Amino acid sequence: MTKNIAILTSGGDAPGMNAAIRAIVLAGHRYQYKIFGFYHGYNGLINNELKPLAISDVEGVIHRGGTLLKSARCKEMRSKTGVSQAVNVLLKNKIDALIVIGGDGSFNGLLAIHEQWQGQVIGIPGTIDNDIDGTDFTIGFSTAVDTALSAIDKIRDTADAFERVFLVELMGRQSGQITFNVGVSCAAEKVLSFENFNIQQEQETLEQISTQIQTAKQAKHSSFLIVIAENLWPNGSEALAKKLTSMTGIDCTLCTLGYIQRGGSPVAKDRILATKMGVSAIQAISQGKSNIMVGEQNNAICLIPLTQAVEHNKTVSPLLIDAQENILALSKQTDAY
Ligand SMILES: Nc1ncnc2c1ncn2[C@@H]1O[C@H](COP(=O)(O)OP(=O)(O)O)[C@@H](O)[C@H]1O
Ligand SMILES: O=P(O)(O)OC[C@H]1O[C@](O)(COP(=O)(O)O)[C@@H](O)[C@@H]1O
Repeated sequence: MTKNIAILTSGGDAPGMNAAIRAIVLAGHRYQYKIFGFYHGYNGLINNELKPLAISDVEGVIHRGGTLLKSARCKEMRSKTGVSQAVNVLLKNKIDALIVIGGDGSFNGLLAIHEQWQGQVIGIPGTIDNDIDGTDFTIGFSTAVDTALSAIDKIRDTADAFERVFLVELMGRQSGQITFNVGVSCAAEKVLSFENFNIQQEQETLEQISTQIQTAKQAKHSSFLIVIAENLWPNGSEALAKKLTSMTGIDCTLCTLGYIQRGGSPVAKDRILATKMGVSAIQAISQGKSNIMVGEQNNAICLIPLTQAVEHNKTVSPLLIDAQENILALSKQTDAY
């Protein structure tokens, strides 16, 4: 039986979203489904910005960052009226299934639609933050980590040359997945993230870092890199850089990597993940599944209830945190001979 399937991308764009759209379009056509795209996220759904997606529309997109369907954050979807408008557009266009590629906010929007609409709803996790439950990785995370790492490797060169202290702020909203993984990969002298910082210990943390910087300077370490999660330090990372500068008497410079982390060509890992998830979303639709997110755990695709995907129980690997805190951190490194 033919079906009308619509896709939209929503929230922060993530490298690999195009690869997912491509996989959905190719798999959908293979099943003889009609595939459509709503442009500009939920705004485009509410405003009926719908176009059919042909196979030619997804040629030459797999290596591109961003999203060919464009993305947006849409205030209206947070109200009942907005959700009803979205549902009316789906009914008017006789859409049978809606696939949303986005983060937890976008999945909450999809859950709201599901409450009012009989069609099939499928989520695909696309966010650089990797903060979605039920999947080991989200589309875009691996590229963002590699992008940040390659930028920090360059910062390390100049930091070494000038024997400087740098703080590098990374994205992730309220999750330390990017910060911890990048921090360990670039051998940061200090990783500061939600998983190892407690606001009650602000002063104690300041004193510790300040001592570590001064000790490292004395030991003639050539540079000192602190990797810090955005939204972590009270009054912002710049305030921390200033405090450390005044406490140590050494210039501590902040470099905020920002949106560079969201762009660029997806690495192979993200293209493959996106392709598997896109194809699996169409297969799930053909099996009549709904109200689920396509995830991947231990290299196997799994279908997770959407409500579970947005629970926020995902943690950074405890092994990684323990290794960073108790073995890799500069303050823990001791020569045995
Ligand atoms: N609780 C909610 N109910 C309905 N729609 C929501 C809800 N939360 C987010 N959305 C919709 O999803 C969009 C994307 O969510 P956001 O949190 O900004 O990004 P992400 O999906 O990447 O986490 C929002 O702009 C809004 O349109
Ligand atoms: O694009 P905006 O609105 O400035 O949002 C920035 C946020 O988007 C992200 O880049 C991606 O987050 P989402 O995928 O959840 O939207 C976060 O890391 C960051 O905090």
